Amino acid sequence: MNTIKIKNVILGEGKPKICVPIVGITKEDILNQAKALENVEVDVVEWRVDWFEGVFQLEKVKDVLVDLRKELKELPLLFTFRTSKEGGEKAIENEEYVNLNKAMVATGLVDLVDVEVFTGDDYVKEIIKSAHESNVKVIASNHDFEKTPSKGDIVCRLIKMQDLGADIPKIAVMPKCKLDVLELLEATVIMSEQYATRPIITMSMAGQGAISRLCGEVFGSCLTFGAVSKASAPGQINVEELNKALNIINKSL
Ligand SMILES: O=C1C[C@@](O)(C(=O)O)C[C@@H](O)[C@@H]1O
Repeated sequence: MNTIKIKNVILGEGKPKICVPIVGITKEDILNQAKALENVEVDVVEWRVDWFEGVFQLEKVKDVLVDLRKELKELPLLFTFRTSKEGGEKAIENEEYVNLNKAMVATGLVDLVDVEVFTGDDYVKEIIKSAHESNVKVIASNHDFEKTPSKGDIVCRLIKMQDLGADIPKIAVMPKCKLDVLELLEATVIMSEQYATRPIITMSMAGQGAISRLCGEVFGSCLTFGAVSKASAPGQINVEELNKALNIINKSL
């Protein structure tokens, strides 16, 4: 499997890397959450811009991005507008979603951008093209907060993301029972061993799915989301605890 290097972080080998989301509403909250990461073992930081009160004004988003970049120093930054359709804080028109993402990848201040794959193929391709022109890697994503699709369906969605040109396909699904968690893990093994030509990210959400946030190194997921100040999705584990569990599994392999 190919690995992906973002700043000093290599995705797709060894322990899954830890990504911490920043979910502040005001610029001050956002920068304070970034400052709180200074002594935390984190590999990637996600700015969940859908939480930001100024998200619909490009100048305000850029202004925060400039200071956030300074605060994070060498840490890779993932820029994510999670739409309300997929569990985020705000709705957005497709054209505006494309403009926002294209404008921010062009700043040179972000390392990765999240693109929801079901926005529509043409929109997705347009964002991926702009991102790649600015040397920004793309995580294509899909979130199902209602259920866990069948493993065949999960694998198909991940393949679609890869075929559209995303650098890292990602899916987050909600389990309704224990077997749903196994379904997600099996899909992860099938995708990573049989179809993926690049690292992937998968997770089963909520308490029942939390195990899937720990065992990526065994089943084939390269990154896991952990919480510091505030979780951005159900089931996220505190980063310190998460690190301990990832180390235990890494040592046993
Ligand atoms: O896509 C994801 C994964 C996530 O939903 C989770 O379940 O940890 C958290 C989001 O912030 C992130 O954008």
